[in-house]
Amino acid sequence: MAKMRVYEYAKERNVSSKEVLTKLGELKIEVTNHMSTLTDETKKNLDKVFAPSKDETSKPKANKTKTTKKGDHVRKGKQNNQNQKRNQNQGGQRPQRQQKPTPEKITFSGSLTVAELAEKLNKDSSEIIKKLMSLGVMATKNQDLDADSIELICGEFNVEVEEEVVVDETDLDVYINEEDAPENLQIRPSVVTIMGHVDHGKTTLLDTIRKTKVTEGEAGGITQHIGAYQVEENGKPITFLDTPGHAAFTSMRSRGAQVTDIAIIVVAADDGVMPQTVEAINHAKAAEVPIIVAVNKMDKEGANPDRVKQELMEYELVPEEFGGETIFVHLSAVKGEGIDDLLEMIVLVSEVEEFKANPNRAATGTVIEAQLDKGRGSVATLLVQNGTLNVGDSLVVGNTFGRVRAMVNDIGRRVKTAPPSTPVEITGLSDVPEAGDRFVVFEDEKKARSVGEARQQRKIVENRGDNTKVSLDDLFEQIKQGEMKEINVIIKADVQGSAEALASSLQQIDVEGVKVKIIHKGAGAVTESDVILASASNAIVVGFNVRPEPNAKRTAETEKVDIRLHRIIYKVMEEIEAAMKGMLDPEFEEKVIGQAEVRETFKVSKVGTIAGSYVIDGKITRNSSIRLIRDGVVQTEGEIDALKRYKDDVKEVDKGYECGITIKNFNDIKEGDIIEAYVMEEIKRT
Ligand SMILES: Nc1nc2c(ncn2[C@@H]2O[C@H](COP(=O)(O)OP(=O)(O)OP(=O)(O)O)[C@@H](O)[C@H]2O)c(=O)[nH]1
Repeated sequence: MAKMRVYEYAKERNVSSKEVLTKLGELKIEVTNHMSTLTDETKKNLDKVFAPSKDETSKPKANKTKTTKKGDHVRKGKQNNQNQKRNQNQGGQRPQRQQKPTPEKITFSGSLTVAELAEKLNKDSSEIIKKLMSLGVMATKNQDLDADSIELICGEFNVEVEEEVVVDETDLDVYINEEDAPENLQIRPSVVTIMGHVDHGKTTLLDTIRKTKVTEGEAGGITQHIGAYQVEENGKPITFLDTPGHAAFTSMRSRGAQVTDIAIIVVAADDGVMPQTVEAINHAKAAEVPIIVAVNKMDKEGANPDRVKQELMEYELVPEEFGGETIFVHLSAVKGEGIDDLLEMIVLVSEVEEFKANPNRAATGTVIEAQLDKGRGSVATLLVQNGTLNVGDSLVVGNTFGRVRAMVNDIGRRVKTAPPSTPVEITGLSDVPEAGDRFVVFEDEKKARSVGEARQQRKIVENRGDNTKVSLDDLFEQIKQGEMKEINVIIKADVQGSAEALASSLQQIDVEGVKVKIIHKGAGAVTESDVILASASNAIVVGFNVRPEPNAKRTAETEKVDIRLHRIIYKVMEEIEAAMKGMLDPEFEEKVIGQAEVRETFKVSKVGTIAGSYVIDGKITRNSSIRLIRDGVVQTEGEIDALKRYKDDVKEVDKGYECGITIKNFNDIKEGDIIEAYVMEEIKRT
């Protein structure tokens, strides 16, 4: 048997190379790409899947690839027949290209190599290479051509081209984004999240709403926490997500799930707008959801709702009485006052926004929370966002799958169905999904299983999160490819004034029509919440005179968020501008090698202040540069003067050991300070 490459095999079987590659992956047969050759044995294995059964030769195979062009479905049947005829005529031999006429039309998906294009056009590769040369492109036989080049070459031969969009069946978005005909859509309850500053009353408000509303009419109704609950106002249901705070809200969004329709920002009337109020506003704005302001603690003596309104105007939340459109509701969550007003306003906003879904389709939605229960196995609270979920449905949830064994609603009742915007707790999944994972119900159990298993497999292979996040290093590439018109930036600075100054300076940079958009700015260390917001908004975090908190650093690593730390405004500007122009000089990058905590200080005349320190992470080396951090703010950057263990000078001190550190020309060291050691490392480009 002649040697055959993956793409040739795919062609012969009239499936895409990608499908064959996926199958090979499933069969655990290693190949590099579509140009790899197949052994006879591999071919036989593949034939079990791809070879048409004898009585089916004229029927197109159950197609895994959908082909679309400008929204139209392209039929492949004709091409199938042609291929089959050709195979029959020539007994499976490779066609004699020279003798075949140039086709009128070709189709392709993604890209083609020069050789593949030549084959499709019934030409010799050398002919294509020559054409490319005449167009100023030097290419070899095995080089990939993008869609534009393929179109260009085909134009030269007067051949029509059609690009097939290959649909990845394991991508849940494909099902979630399937559009419903407008006539099938019906009004659904809104899904509400409560956010705001610490202690402003988020939890109390959620509890009060639940207590006064959920249990009404439920004689002895058991309310259980499943992560979300539903209440009714004038016969209109509203769904509340039971995890207050913007971290949960945004971490879901960073995973691609937008569950909230309306954000309630709680502000205590006696405290006013605080840093986390601003964060919450920015999170809601970034998610583009309508905001209702709940001015809470109105029962308190110092309550000053007017001040809250004044302060919020700065964030473009202007009440109607001042000519704006933002709804403000006065509340006392503790006394239960104003709750009905708030619910009424939520209903009002819902009516204006007209949140809709199609209850008559297979359900899709998002995991609100999930855990492993000793008795029941994997237990997950799902929010149905479209369709209706039924007991017995087969579904894929994130990277796991299963069948809905039992379903319980927010008041602990067993239910058989869950329409859109309903939270339900289900059992029956093979594994525990993560909050923010999406789910899709499949009519066909086998399909749910195969998609679920493929996703599970893929998760094992590729670590979660692809590299689509922006980093300054690849910014220019994305700008060039037209993928980026705005660069989202989050600024954290030592004081609010510097954050403001930096924001306005950055916004003035205008390179080739690309603008800087400030998603959030504030004072203080870079927090995990900043990183999650950056991840959800595809933003870069700029820390000015501040450092990331340890968990922010960890999250940035897993979420692949780029954090840039600076001490001089023009350096930040220079760096961002250079990146936008593609001139970033990435030769050296700072690498933090360790941190030591100052436990005690000793003042010694002649020597200065000695920091009796304990290495809490990595190591401190004699030659490293250091910075001194106090409460997340950088006090100084400099060099180590002496590094000692007891009385001896040492080259380095590892984690878990004590040491004495003095900093060159710097003595203002205090207990609790962190000494961070770093080195400049050359970036190795691949
Ligand atoms: N007087 C008064 N106190 C309130 C009101 N709402 C909440 N509180 C009190 O404020 C404190 C904080 O309320 P929480 O509901 O825990 O606030 P939170 O925003 O959920 O706080 P975190 O969960 O820490 O972010 C509690 O002692 C509440 O009793 C109110 O309307 N009036």
